[in-house]
Amino acid sequence: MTVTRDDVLSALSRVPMPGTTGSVVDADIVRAVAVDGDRVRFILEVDPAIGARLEPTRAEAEAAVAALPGVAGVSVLLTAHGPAAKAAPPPDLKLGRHPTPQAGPEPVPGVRTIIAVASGKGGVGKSTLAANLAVALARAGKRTGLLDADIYGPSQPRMMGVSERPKSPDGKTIIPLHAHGVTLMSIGLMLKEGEAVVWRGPMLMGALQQMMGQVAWGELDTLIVDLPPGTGDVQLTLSQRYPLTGAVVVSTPQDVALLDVRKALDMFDKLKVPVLGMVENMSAYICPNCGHEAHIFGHGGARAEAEKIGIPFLGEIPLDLKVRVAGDSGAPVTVTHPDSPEARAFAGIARRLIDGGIV
Ligand SMILES: Nc1ncnc2c1ncn2[C@@H]1O[C@H](COP(=O)(O)OP(=O)(O)OP(=O)(O)O)[C@@H](O)[C@H]1O
Repeated sequence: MTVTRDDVLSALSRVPMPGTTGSVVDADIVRAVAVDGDRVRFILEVDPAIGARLEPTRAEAEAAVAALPGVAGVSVLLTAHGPAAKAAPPPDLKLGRHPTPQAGPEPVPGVRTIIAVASGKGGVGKSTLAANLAVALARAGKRTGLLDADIYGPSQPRMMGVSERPKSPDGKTIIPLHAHGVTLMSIGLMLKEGEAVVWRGPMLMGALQQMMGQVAWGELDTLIVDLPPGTGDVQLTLSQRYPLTGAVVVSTPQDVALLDVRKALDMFDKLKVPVLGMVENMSAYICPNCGHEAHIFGHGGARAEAEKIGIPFLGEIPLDLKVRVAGDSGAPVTVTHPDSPEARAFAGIARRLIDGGIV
């Protein structure tokens, strides 16, 4: 018999949440449920103040799922998230409307800084960086939001392990989701499949405006925005309509990726958005068997490029299977392997932004 995600949630809906009259599912602490054949993995995300006391609940949840027919192994991770952000007062919802006129950059209520994560081309790890950076900042005590504005390929729901459509009780305010200590919203969660692909400039701008202004972000030290790759309408709208603190640009070391990065840097320069720094992703690969370090996409290209144009180099992230597997399973590597070299590299980038007084 094959076990499903619904079977797992149904078993967990019988595990009581201490201090409440409901279950761990009612308490909304179950994250990143992944079923891989007869193996099940999920995360219980709890308030750090009560984290240690919930070990018996973790064990109970593990036993409840292990007892399901067709389950041979269960792995449950108990993680603590940072303080929850306070909800902002409701401001107006129907996604994909035409943008309302706006004189100049408009602050997002409650949001102190906005950092865009950008790349010259697709597939270089922009969403991976955005997710891990958001989690690393939250773990460093910063109230952090993550907006997935990659309208043509939203990947944050998968990477952060959320799939439910955010609620809008009054049809105006959108209530964001929470995962791994981060307040989260993705345009992908609000759309029917294939809807965004027919959108053009004005509709895109309207949707982005709603994501920024109608989501009850709460009080945030920083909002990380995962942009679509390249230099298009979303980048333009975001830079012109919102007071961006700056952009972090990610690239692989390959020349072709770096060529595209120059276009992105040039765009931010024209839009007068400060580039906070560059990150080199998929920098080196350490063979898990022999420890040999290989540079599959080359090495050092992004650092050299950053030095050449005089922008900070924020760090390099190794190429490692854990990063991909974690991203696909709904819990970034910063959560699943916090002590790994990859998680430490993401934490280092977060630290540089904090120490640099940016966040
Ligand atoms: N350092 C890494 N090690 C291993 N795999 C990685 C690493 N960084 C990213 N990946 C994987 O590479 C793929 C592309 O990454 P990601 O989706 O973050 O890129 P992107 O630039 O946001 O792409 P898109 O253009 O689709 O938005 C994903 O499967 C991701 O898990």
